[in-house]
Amino acid sequence: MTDSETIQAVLAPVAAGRAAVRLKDGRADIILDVTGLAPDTRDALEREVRGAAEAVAGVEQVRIAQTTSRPRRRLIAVASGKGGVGKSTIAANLAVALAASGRKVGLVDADIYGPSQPKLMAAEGVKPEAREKTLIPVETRYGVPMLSMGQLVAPDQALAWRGPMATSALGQLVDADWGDTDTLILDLPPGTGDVQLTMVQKHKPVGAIIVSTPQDLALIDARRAIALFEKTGVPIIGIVENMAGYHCPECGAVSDPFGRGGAEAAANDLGVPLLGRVPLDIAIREQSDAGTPPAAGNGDKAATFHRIAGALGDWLDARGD
Ligand SMILES: Nc1ncnc2c1ncn2[C@@H]1O[C@H](COP(=O)(O)OP(=O)(O)OP(=O)(O)O)[C@@H](O)[C@H]1O
Repeated sequence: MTDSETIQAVLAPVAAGRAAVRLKDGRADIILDVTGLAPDTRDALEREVRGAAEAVAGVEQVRIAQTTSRPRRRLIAVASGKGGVGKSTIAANLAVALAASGRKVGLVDADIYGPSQPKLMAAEGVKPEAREKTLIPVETRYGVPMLSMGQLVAPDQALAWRGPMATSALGQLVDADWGDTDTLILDLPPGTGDVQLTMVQKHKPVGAIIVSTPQDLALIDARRAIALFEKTGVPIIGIVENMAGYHCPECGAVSDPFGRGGAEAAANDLGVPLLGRVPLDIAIREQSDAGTPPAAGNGDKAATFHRIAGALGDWLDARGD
């Protein structure tokens, strides 16, 4: 006599323990836990489970419901007090370096003023698909799935958005089907206005990285960015000083046209860690423009980003989740 336990035992090897079955009056009701599986894999698994269940003697009808338990996914904001300091470049390279260290990382480009992640990650022109209104992140060749505001709206459309509109658009990106991704690097729009504030309040990153250049002015802006996160109760993981020192491609020497030590001093003053310094290096711009993030390569530049990602990884580990 076929009962729930018999059919459960038949399905166990097929569904790798993901199926829970109840059999009553010839009808098998199956709950299939598809947490962490890609959409295609989910459907393939459902087909296999259905086939196996239908083959059991005494089963006349099979009903399958897919469920997912929502994994805890944390957001790390990458922010800057003003535009053009290399925030998107740092965000992309940190995501790539963190993924290379074995973490499940995704990239969310919330920069409505100049979404540049599709270009930086060599995914320009690729539109994300949706499944029952849930977006499916675009795979990139660097092991970091990505979604960008630039994939949702035409470039000139989002510019006039106020905070609430930008925040709800960001919701679509954050609540996408990220599978088993547990850490999302969030490239925020530059600046410290209403748009950034509402995004941070609504989506509550677990921590923030502030990108700044060595110039005093940028540091004043960086202070504003730090203040924004403090106001919203989001811990500052640290500052990344970008374009710190000029790396001469001809002679290899590093000089400091904007002076040295500004970020260290500011970080000390503010009591936040300096996570690292990235030199102004034409190769970083060229590789970024070409969609090959330096962190995906070898050598000095990759090592710089891997060190900063290591500091971020330590911070995440110290949080204990
Ligand atoms: N360390 C670096 N060395 C050389 N070029 C860099 C470096 N960091 C960034 N850049 C270049 O500077 C320009 C601005 O960088 P990016 O777009 O990352 O800045 P951003 O702060 O995200 O700007 P915005 O948010 O205003 O669009 C890009 O052309 C980028 O390739």
